[in-house]
Amino acid sequence: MAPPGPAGALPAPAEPLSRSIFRKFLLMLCSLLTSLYVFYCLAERCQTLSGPVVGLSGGGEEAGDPGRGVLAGGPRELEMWPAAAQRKRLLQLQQWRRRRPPAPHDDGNEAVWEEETPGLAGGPGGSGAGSSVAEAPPGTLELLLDEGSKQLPQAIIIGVKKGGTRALLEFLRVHPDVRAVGAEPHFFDRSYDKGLAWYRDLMPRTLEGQITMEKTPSYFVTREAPARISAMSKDTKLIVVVRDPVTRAISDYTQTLSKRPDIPTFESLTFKNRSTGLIDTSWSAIQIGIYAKHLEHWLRHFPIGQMLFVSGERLISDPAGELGRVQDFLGLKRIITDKHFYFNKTKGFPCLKKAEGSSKPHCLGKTKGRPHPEIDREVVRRLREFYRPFNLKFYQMTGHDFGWDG
Ligand SMILES: Nc1ncnc2c1ncn2[C@@H]1O[C@H](COP(=O)(O)OS(=O)(=O)O)[C@@H](OP(=O)(O)O)[C@H]1O
Repeated sequence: MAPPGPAGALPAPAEPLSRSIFRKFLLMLCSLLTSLYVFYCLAERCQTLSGPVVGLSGGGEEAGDPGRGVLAGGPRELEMWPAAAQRKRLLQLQQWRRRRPPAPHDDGNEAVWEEETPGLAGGPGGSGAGSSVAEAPPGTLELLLDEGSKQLPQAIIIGVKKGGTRALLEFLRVHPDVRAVGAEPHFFDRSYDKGLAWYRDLMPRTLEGQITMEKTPSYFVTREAPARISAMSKDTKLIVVVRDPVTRAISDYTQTLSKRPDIPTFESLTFKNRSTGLIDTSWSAIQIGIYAKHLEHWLRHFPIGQMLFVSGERLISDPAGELGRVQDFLGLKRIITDKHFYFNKTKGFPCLKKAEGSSKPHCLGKTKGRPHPEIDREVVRRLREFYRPFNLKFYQMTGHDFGWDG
């Protein structure tokens, strides 16, 4: 018989031993399943790392072609990947979690968010690959992800506007040892008064051995930029993507036209006085292309060996070749090769088989590679004549004939 309970209370029913054991078992099973789920999520994410595409045939395939399934990371790919790439992926995820609004001065033509969201579902412009970090139990990943620190850039793509700077940065970001801010910070031209701490805070976190980069094409034509960058670090490596100044001017004009369709024609803006053929060098579209003049300012603060001039034309015709030069210049292992690119016939440009942090093919956005309006041939001829001496001087200064006057 059970002992009597307190006065007025009903006797507590004794819990059978088997039920209590069953409960404990259920609890343990639940926590085991939760842990397994967390590890599964982590492992799956690691498999969607970006990186060299292995075992793929040549280019020429359209984005989203059937057969491109091989691009999704598999065990073989994981084997090929250095630990740095996996850690880079973790840093990207962390960055994404802590993401802030884009830097105040992106030029409005850059698909900033798309580029900043590396293949994650739930983020604006995310590719939908993999599961969202937000789905992971809070705090679980924090320990793993809280790695790296923000550094001032060791290398900057300083120009030129419409040269192909976005393409170069996007291609470079594929490298596991490169981390770059997606938006254009415009620190050395428009936000210098905000201070270096503000600038550094815009940067992504990096691990030891990784390079921090940014691109702001207007630096090349900003008088104060060379001294300011040198004051930050005189060892900063500078990359300039240059393009035939005539095509560059037309590209620049095309961009403005897309925003303000009522502007005068290219032909009328080109000349101060069309009948005398006097070129209006105060028009920025013309002025930016006088590369030799701008370069003079940089050479007062940096040795030529600390600058790399990338051909905008070759970046399109042979992206891997130009990327080889850039990787050498940055002291990086040549990881980005022709295996990373394919020519997208629809886009008419080389695209990445896999963008940074994604397993999907990636072309630049609609604002890159726009069709240009037809320009009067006589005006183009006059412009070529105008630029020729400056181009020759530029070839001399850089020791490189870019072939615009051939
Ligand atoms: N792979 C690839 N895909 C698309 N576009 C490419 C590529 N490589 C170089 N380019 C050329 O880049 C030009 C735009 O240059 P920028 O990125 O420097 O422009 S910006 O200054 O940042 O606005 C852009 O100029 P437009 O053709 O006039 O649009 C392109 O010709």
